Order: sequence, then C-alpha cells, then structure tokens
Amino acid sequence: MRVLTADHPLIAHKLTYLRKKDTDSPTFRRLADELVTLLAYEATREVRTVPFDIDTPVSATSGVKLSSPKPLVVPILRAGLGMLDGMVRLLPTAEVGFLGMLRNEETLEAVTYANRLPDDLSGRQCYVLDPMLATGGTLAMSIRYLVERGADDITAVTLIAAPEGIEALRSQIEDLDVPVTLVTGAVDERLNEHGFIVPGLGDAGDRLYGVV
Ligand SMILES: O=P(O)(O)OC[C@H]1O[C@H](OP(=O)(O)OP(=O)(O)O)[C@H](O)[C@@H]1O
Ligand SMILES: O=c1cc[nH]c(=O)[nH]1
Ligand SMILES: [Mg+2]
Repeated sequence: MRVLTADHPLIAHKLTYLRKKDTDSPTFRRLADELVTLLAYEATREVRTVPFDIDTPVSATSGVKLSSPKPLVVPILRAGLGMLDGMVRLLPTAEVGFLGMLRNEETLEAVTYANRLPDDLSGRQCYVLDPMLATGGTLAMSIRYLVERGADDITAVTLIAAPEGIEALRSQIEDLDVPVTLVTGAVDERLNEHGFIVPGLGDAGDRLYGVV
C-alpha cells in the first residue's frame, strides 16, 4: 500500500480549524468539503483517461477524457458522506456507491449495516472516502469487499490517520493483488485507549451530523 500524506499549507490550515473543538457543524462541513477537494487533486493523479480529439475555435487538437468504466466513489456512512460533494466536484462523471459501517465502541470492530454498490466492479477504479482511519478496521473491511466484487484499483482518501491504523490496514490487505493507495491530510501521533485518534478531531460523524 502506497501512503501519500498531503504537504500543503492550505490543507494544514483547514485541518487546524477542523480539529478545534469549538468549530461548529456548518463550519466543520465546509472545511471537510474544501479539504477533500484539495486531497482529491492528489488522489486522482492516476485516474484513467483515454485520448480524445476535439476542435478548438482555432484548430484540431488531441486531449484526454476520463475513460470507461466510470470511476466509482464510495463514501463510508456516516462520516464519509461529508466528503462526497467535494470529491465528485472533481470527478463529475463518477458513479457513487454507498457502504454504511459502524465501529462497535467497545470492541472497536466495524460492522456493515448498509450496502448499495454495483454487483460487478470488474475493471473499476474505486475511491473510498472516510475522514478517519483509526484502527484501520473499517477501511480494511471496505477495501476487501470492493476487491471481492472485482475492483482492480483502490484509492482511500482520509483527512486524518493514526500510524497504528495505517500499519494494521497494510497488514490486513497485504494479500490482495490490487494496487491500494492511501491519501491522507495528516498522520497524527497515536490512538488513545478508546481507539480515538490523538490529537485527532473527536468523532467525525458526530461533528458533521450530531451525536446519535
Ligand atoms: O479505523 P477504525 O477504527 O475502523 O475507525 C474509523 C471509523 O470510525 C468512524 O465511524 P463511526 O463508526 O464513528 O461511524 P459514523 O461515521 O456513523 O459516526 C470513522 O468515520 C470511520 O468509519
Ligand atoms: O478519532 C476517531 C476515531 C474513530 N472515529 C472517529 O470519528 N474519530
Ligand atoms: Mg462516528
């Protein structure tokens, strides 16, 4: 698994305000949206294209367009939904599939409670969106699931990742014969005893949508 950590002052600035505990939900949503658009530039660096001949007002020329099959963007509900608009703004032809996953607060194991994805993902490039990579369990399950359905290239986009989670994810998907890239806005210090990222930003889903 390739890991790309963003190194950009605008990303660092926006992440700082996202982390602040007194940042309200509307501001948190706006910052998450802006951050994913900046990260999407890096995440889509290898999106597949095909040659495309066009006429400008001046002459004929060749360019490129996104190839078929269309890329699939998969936000992990709930918190990944806060990253969807920012991603599809850069990838307007992408299709969107949904996975609903919840981490058990005691065992920290992820369970899947919703699934709305195409059955056959053969030949698809998939972009998985989830702001937090903590123990790595949620992303490992979702990536394995997409590969079982045929996805042949996966990029996960996170805002913040824990170093332990990155290593756990790496080991849980190392048997997969598919390139996986992780693009993250930051790699934080560690996980605490409750499986929360330190310093992190708290519970991303709650901060986006309220405490449930
Ligand atoms: O790396 P992991 O240890 O698996 O933890 C990360 C997961 O935890 C959070 O979701 P949560 O379970 O809080 O669900 P929510 O998005 O509905 O709040 C987060 O959005 C990730 O999906
Ligand atoms: O710090 C964390 C860990 C898991 N999920 C979150 O939303 N935040
Ligand atoms: Mg949550």
